[in-house]
Amino acid sequence: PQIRKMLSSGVCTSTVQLPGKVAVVTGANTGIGKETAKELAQRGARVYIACRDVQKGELVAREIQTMTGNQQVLVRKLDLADTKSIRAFAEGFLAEEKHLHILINNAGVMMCPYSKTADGFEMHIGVNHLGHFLLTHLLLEKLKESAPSRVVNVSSLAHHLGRIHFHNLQGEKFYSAGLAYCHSKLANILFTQELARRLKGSGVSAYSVHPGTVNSELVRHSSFMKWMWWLFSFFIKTPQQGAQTSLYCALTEGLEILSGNHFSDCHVAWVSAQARNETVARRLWDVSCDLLGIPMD
Ligand SMILES: NC(=O)c1ccc[n+]([C@@H]2O[C@H](COP(=O)([O-])OP(=O)(O)OC[C@H]3O[C@@H](n4cnc5c(N)ncnc54)[C@H](O)[C@@H]3O)[C@@H](O)[C@H]2O)c1
Repeated sequence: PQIRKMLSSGVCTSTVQLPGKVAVVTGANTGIGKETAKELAQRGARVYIACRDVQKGELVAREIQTMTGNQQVLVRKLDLADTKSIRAFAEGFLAEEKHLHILINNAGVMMCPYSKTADGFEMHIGVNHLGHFLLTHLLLEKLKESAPSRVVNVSSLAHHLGRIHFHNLQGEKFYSAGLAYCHSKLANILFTQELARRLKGSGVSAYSVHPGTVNSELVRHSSFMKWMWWLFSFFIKTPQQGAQTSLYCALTEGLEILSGNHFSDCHVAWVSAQARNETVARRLWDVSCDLLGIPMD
């Protein structure tokens, strides 16, 4: 257990408590998101579990309520593969909540067979990037009104293999399930950087994170990855350990000066050359607005 503990370094040591604070965590009914939501609830925040399956979400909410004693754990339907669902979630949230202090864009799909979202976007870029892009856009005014507030985008080390090919953003010319995931995780980092640039001085800061290699349901679509996870299970983080960097970025005092940075194991982490390309980040922002029908400024 000691070696395992050392291998999974990076623990959020913040003692910040969150009474009166409001947080939204996407995909919080399983894995890293569930552990993130649990810790935020433990610290006293009102936590929204935003997930596709409300019934599963309710079971998790009950579990977190029992474990933390915090009854303010709420479940709301959010399907990031459908812009109507994203808009409905945001509309409901804005109607019922005065504040939003922490938005954790955690949900994700990996290596699913070629498929499209309700709006015709390729599933990885559609859910992992465009879904969260739209959600953040819809909640941005609330985040600004609630400043200081934070957005945490859960990306991955896999972004190193990602490329943003604007002529093949939807896998229309070439598709590989593995690479599609990497491209979408690169998009998470570019989105974070551009968001941070645009939000400078607003009191809203943004961070991207690599949670580590974590034992979760993410590998559900790939037998090979399931086997790899099993083979290396000793070295793999638990979801609770995987939640630490998201929590670090959401909670650590004074982190605002590092807005736009990428974090791993609760430290600033190096990103690929593609992930540092401001021109691509700006263009991806514009293309995303265009695809989602968001007016460009
Ligand atoms: N597990 C790892 O090793 C690892 C490594 C790097 C990055 N990540 C990232 O961590 C994040 C969390 O993944 P995890 O490992 O906890 O996996 P997970 O599969 O347990 O959790 C992903 C969550 O996203 C939700 N989701 C998927 N599609 C959705 C949709 N259309 N609408 C709403 N929710 C949807 C799932 O229901 C699930 O709750 C993901 O963004 C993933 O890319 C994970």
